Amino acid sequence: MSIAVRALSKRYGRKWAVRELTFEVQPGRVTGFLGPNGAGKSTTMRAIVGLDRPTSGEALIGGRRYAALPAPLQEVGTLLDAKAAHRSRRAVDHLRTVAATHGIRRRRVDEVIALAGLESAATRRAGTFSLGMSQRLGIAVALLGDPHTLILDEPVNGLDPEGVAWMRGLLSQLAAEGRTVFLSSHLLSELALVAEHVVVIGRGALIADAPLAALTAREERVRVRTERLPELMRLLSGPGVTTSSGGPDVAEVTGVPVDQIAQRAAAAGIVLLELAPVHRTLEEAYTELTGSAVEYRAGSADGSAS
Ligand SMILES: Nc1ncnc2c1ncn2[C@@H]1O[C@H](COP(=O)(O)OP(=O)(O)OP(=O)(O)O)[C@@H](O)[C@H]1O
Repeated sequence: MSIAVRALSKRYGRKWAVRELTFEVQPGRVTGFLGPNGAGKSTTMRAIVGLDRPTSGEALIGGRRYAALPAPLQEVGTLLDAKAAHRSRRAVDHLRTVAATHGIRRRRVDEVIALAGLESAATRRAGTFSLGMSQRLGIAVALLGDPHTLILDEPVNGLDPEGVAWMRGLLSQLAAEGRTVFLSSHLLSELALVAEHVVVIGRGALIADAPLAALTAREERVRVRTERLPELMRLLSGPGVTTSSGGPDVAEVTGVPVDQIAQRAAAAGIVLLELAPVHRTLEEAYTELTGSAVEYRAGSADGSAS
């Protein structure tokens, strides 16, 4: 089921947190939700799950408002606040309570404990959990109803490297099963490993809604390495071609497609030790996209924005 955000606006006092935001999140893939601090990501996610009432516009899941879903936990799993569990309650009891109040069979609790890798911590009180373990408990709650849609706000926050890798595997698996997986994250290199599609917002407005591959693609730039670099550069030079040297035997070339470089080198008997298109990283694409939409920038020592 898809999530549809349509002309969503949310105002707090005089401040628009989100303004006329429209996008859709499709099932069967992981969609990343990005934006600078204060861009409106949490507000949007809260509106989708009915925790915030839009000032105007709407957010629908499978064509319905969250509040209108007959069994919301069985349809939408959410992780919006990792520390939401009652501090004095044992993790397993927290899960059992949520299950019991939502008509979820008790056996499912053991399943999600295993899915979230919480076996050894299940009988500990949630208040003693590290942030990473709280995230795992939050994921366990989100998965309790075996929902077709997952909405996760910064799920990777606080996880150790093993936990991050585990989360990546879990999210990919959930998407591969045909579920809708929508998550926000500031960890761009991590997100780039798991998200197939990316929605970027800034100052409450849509900046990009595109496949990750489209965001990171750029004018073809090719990295070459050869012991006969000057000769190859002479061969490739021409109008519209730029080269930049990255060392005595390495250069990046734009303006000549990869296969042509290979053919011309072969024709001249030049052995290529490396030949690869260079993509930009999600971080580079993001910085370019959001450059003017950053609301809270690190200031200089005198307090003025840099
Ligand atoms: N309950 C609230 N009352 C007043 N203003 C709010 C409230 N919630 C959010 N805002 C404001 O709305 C804007 C968007 O906030 P939001 O938390 O949605 O951004 P975000 O993209 O999730 O940020 P971050 O990356 O820092 O979590 C911010 O300017 C924030 O200060």
